[in-house]
Amino acid sequence: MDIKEDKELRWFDVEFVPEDYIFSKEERPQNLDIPVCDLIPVIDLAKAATSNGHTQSIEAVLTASQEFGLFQVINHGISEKTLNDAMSVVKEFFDMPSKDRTGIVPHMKNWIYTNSTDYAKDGVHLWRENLKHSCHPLEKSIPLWPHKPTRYQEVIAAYVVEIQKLSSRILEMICIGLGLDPEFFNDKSEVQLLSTNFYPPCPDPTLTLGILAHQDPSLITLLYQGNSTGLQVLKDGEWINVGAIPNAFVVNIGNQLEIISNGKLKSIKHRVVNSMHETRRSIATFVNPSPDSIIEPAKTLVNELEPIRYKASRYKEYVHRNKAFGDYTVALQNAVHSES
Ligand SMILES: O=C(O)CCC(=O)C(=O)O
Ligand SMILES: [Fe+2]
Repeated sequence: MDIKEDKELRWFDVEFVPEDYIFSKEERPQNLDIPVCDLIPVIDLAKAATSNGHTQSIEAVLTASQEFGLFQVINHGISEKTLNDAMSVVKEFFDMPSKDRTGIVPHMKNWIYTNSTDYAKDGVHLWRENLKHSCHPLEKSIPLWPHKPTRYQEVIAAYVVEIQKLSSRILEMICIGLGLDPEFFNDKSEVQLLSTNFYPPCPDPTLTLGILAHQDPSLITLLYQGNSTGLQVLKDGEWINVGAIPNAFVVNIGNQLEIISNGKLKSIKHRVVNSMHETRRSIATFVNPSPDSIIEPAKTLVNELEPIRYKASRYKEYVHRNKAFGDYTVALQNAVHSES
């Protein structure tokens, strides 16, 4: 390996996968030779804005959310510059020396950086690094985000403003498709959390995982993955690859929207597999119910033919009970409010 003397050696600078990164046979990918699934719907939001394409696009969003629990959107109105700036500042963050990434008191801050040091499951580590922070209310949150790289706050704030608009638009399409009031989520949802991931190349990706199989605890999640692959979804018992489409967003239906739709929309299991040569970086924004809202099937979607399938639960309690955003869920949820 050609490492300059002044370069910090990092946990992934290894020739073999250390034992505590190897998942059980049932969980590890084993076979990475799976084609990209070209059935996952790609919705053109420019068409959706036309009078002819509107109804058709809503139907496409609904069908995708029912069958796959996931779709991609293109021509969504967020500029390439905003996307590239966000991805490059994320790259800069994960490339900084470890003292800048970790800060001084990692668990008392309003942003949580995790190296691959936290155990993901049964003493096994994930092959990734992660940064999470709150985004709501935005103006109050921004000063609490990482101060390094120096343009982090400015660039990510611009990104989140755009995500707020895009997510409202997608939620509105879903509401219309479900026959709910288009403004159903207006005062009940927020772009609450941003979670960015760095998955370095791995000497043997058949043994490791970037993220374990999970469903998102959100209404929807908007995921920007640049041009990288690695995201897989479980469809009819088989893992399939989600393709990398330049400038697209992957939209995931979270389990809270599955509940509100009384099971009409599906929250799909997904995971991230590693690559031997490619680095993956992703930015996930979780659009969540407001913490105090009660999540239950929408009254208009429950009737004699469609009996109620889920119990009501306060979102905040669900999140805390399940540590829905990892070990530091409570710190993340309280970050902005404790400062006020
Ligand atoms: O990195 C990714 O693409 C996956 C992120 C993800 O699934 C999550 O943060 O919930
Ligand atoms: Fe996820």
